[in-house]
This record gives sequence, C-alpha cells and structure tokens, in this order.
Amino acid sequence: MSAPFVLAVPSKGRLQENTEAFFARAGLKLSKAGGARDYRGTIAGLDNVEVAYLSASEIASQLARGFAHLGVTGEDLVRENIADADKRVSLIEGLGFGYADVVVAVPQAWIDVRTMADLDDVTTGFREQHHMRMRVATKFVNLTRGFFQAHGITDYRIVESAGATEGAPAAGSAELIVDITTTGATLAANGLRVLDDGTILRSQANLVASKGADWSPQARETARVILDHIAARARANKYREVRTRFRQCDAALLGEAHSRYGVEAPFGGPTSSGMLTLHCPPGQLYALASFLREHGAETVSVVSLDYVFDRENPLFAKLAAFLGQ
Ligand SMILES: Nc1ncnc2c1ncn2[C@@H]1O[C@H](COP(=O)(O)OP(=O)(O)OP(=O)(O)O)[C@@H](O)[C@H]1O
Ligand SMILES: O=P(O)(O)OC[C@H]1O[C@H](OP(=O)(O)OP(=O)(O)O)[C@H](O)[C@@H]1O
Ligand SMILES: [Mg+2]
Repeated sequence: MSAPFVLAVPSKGRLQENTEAFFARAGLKLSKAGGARDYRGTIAGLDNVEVAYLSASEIASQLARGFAHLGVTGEDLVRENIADADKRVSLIEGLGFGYADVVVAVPQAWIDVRTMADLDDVTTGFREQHHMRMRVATKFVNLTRGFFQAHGITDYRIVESAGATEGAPAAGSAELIVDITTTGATLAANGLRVLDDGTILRSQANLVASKGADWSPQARETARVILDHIAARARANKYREVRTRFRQCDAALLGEAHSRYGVEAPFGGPTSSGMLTLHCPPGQLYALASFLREHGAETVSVVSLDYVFDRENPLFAKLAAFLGQ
C-alpha cells in the first residue's frame, strides 16, 4: 500500500471543534479509532487518509516540511512559523472561524502614542533616556520584526513570551506587546490599547496545502475528493434553491433577476411548461419571490441546499495551480 495521505487538524480547543464541524458539514466525518486521547484518526469512506491531530502551530511546521498534505491552522501561525510561506504552502480557503487579529498594543496611559509613527518617536526618546531599547513582549517574533521594519522602527528589542503576554507591561518585563486578540477583553483587562494602525494581520483558520508533501497521483486524487466535498458545501451555503412555474418567464426576466438579485439558473431557463429552478443568495430571497410574483408566478418555494457539485472545483484548481503539473 502506498504512503497515506495526511490531513493535519488541531488537536484541542475551539479550533478542533470548529474543524470537525466544518468537515462534518462537508460530509467528511473525522473519527479517532482509539477515542479522545488518540492523536490519529480516519475519514469515514476515504481509504488511505491519515488524520493527524496536532497543535495548531505544529501543523504549520509539518506543512512547511511536507509531512502533511493538507492541514487546518491559523494564518497567523503560517506567517509566523514558515519562512517564505507563499512558496511552501498555499492558503486554499479561509474557513470562517478562528478569527484573531495580531496587534501592537501599548499601555492605555501612553496617551500621546496613537500610531506606529508615534511609537517610532518614543522608542528613540526611550533609548536616549534609559540607555536601553524599548522591549516588546511577543511570541510572534517574525511577524513583529517584519512589521516594525516596514514602519522603520529599529530602537526596540524583542522579549520572547511563552504565554500571558498581556501581563508583561504591568509585570515590568516589557514596555509593549504584540499578541492576538479576538474580543479585546484581555487587552482591556490589562490596561492595553491597540495602536490605530497597529493591526499586523487579520487571521482566521485556513485550509492549507503543502508544496513539499509527496503529491503522488493517488494523493492528488484524494485531495480532489476532499476539496470536492468542501467546495460543494461552500457553494450550497451561498444559495437557497427557489422553484416556481409561470408562463411569462423568459430569458429577459431571468437576466433581470440575475443582475438585480445575483440569481443563478444552474439548469438553464424555464422548461416548456415554465418550470424554473433558481439559486438565490439568502439575503435576496424575499425580494426575488416578490419580483417573480409581480411577473406572474402564483407560488414560489424555497429550500436549503446540502451540496452543489459543479464540474469545476475552484479549490482543487487552486491546489493544482500551486503544485504545478
Ligand atoms: N481567542 C483566541 N485565542 C487563542 N487563539 C485563537 C483565538 N482565536 C483564534 N485563535 C487562533 O487559534 C490558533 C492557536 O490555537 P492554539 O492556541 O490551540 O494553538 P497553539 O498555539 O499551537 O497551542 P498552544 O497554545 O497550546 O501552544 C491561532 O491560529 C490563533 O489565531
Ligand atoms: O481578545 P480576547 O478575546 O480576550 O482573546 C485574546 C486572548 O485569548 C488567547 O488566550 P487563551 O486564553 O486562549 O490562551 P492561550 O494563549 O494559551 O491560547 C490569546 O492568547 C489572548 O490572550
Ligand atoms: Mg495558544
């Protein structure tokens, strides 16, 4: 049997729950044969796939090394942990969870420091006054260096933090921090404020592909099947199916529905008896139903879609383009 296809997913916390729910919605059920403490699993119905449960930061490293074909992890960890990330991995799709901003935050008491330019001014003054460089506590060492360099700030020093970074200024181990924030509650509780232009990255969980993995024809085929499920579910989520039947329906009316409401006609125009199936963005349903009735429809029904399989799969196309032929 050939080497397995490896899908790396987060092993704990919010990201694990959201990732499992995401794959389940796409019709891919992840399961751990050995129970919750088993860090290897399978996908029901897909042979030769090994699900590797790892910490989110470890997933970024494994993808960089080619030890996993696909993985789910935060963009922040990809950018922080992988040098030349865009050459070694491809962010196939944002998954709509695990949102977190990587930000530069300073003590609220620094009322004159609102922007990175202000920070540049005070770092220089600080060095002259204290004969040491201002300290930035963070675990995002690479993102911090890149961002500070882009803003021309050089008079600082990084203090690597393993956790509870927001506590560093109050504890006296750093003057400011770079860390992730979601609701802002932890920053506020520690008397810190984000600089106006201090957002380094808006991160979310992503489906990430590795360039260096063993992309045998069989591995590509497995990726195609997985991405096909995901794309079909994503397409289904974007629309509701609308059905109606009325004689006055013609191409001009469909054209108008398309331009006004973003409606698609996946199976073409009305049948000879006037039956029509449309896909409509959820926010436009009522407007579309009103429009159709104004033009002669007696009844308009709407149902949710589970999957919409298209011949073209934009996710696999992106992977194939990244991997080359
Ligand atoms: N409020 C949040 N706190 C922490 N991480 C979050 C939050 N919201 C989203 N994330 C994302 O979750 C990922 C980090 O997950 P997690 O803390 O489980 O991994 P880890 O850092 O590898 O593990 P550990 O913290 O045990 O070292 C990052 O991509 C981060 O952006
Ligand atoms: O802006 P907020 O909504 O307050 O969230 C941000 C905080 O949440 C995370 O910590 P978490 O408690 O998850 O622990 P961790 O650092 O070990 O991941 C993160 O490290 C921040 O400290
Ligand atoms: Mg963490």
